[in-house]
Amino acid sequence: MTTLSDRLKTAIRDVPDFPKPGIVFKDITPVLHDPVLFADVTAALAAPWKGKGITHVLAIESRGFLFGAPVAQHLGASLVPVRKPGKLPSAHLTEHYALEYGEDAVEVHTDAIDARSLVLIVDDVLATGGTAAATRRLAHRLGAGVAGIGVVMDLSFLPWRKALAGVHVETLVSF
Ligand SMILES: O=P(O)(O)OC[C@H]1O[C@H](OP(=O)(O)OP(=O)(O)O)[C@H](O)[C@@H]1O
Ligand SMILES: Nc1ncnc2[nH]cnc12
Repeated sequence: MTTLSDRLKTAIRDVPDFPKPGIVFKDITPVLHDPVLFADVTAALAAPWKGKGITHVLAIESRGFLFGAPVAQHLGASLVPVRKPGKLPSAHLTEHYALEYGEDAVEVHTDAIDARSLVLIVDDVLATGGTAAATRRLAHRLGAGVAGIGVVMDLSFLPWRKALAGVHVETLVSF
């Protein structure tokens, strides 16, 4: 039987030297192009968190939006966009981090979550884990609980496990 992990391994394509020389970029756009696979992926991302009291899905700009929005709908949870700097119009917090190919920051509106919230962080990929760890810090600074992190894929040769030690991480396929 073909597993979801096998289907993802077939669909996700390697793009060498993007966005910088030496980086092998894992391109998820073929997953989005296949409506059945896309639906199966979002259902599988949501499944481990059903009945766990998730109140908010924190979806990380920009590829995380594509998966986080349907996951929030599956869970009946609020959708909270975690944005790159300078995009949020209201009062917000900022956390900086290092990426596989640079540096960046994430921001969240201060009124999006609070101490009554139990959040799930959703993104497409864990590489260094820097983006997800920074998002977790944003949630904690606003007093929210973080149930865990759900991603489509993880790059097991990069140090995301160290960055997210002790965090409940669910991933659909490992490379
Ligand atoms: O585990 P990390 O090393 O933090 O890397 C993972 C992050 O990198 C990519 O985002 P990117 O900043 O390239 O933005 P994009 O989603 O807009 O393409 C990806 O979508 C994750 O958010
Ligand atoms: N190698 C990679 N492919 C796709 N997205 C990424 N985000 C960080 N590293 C990545």
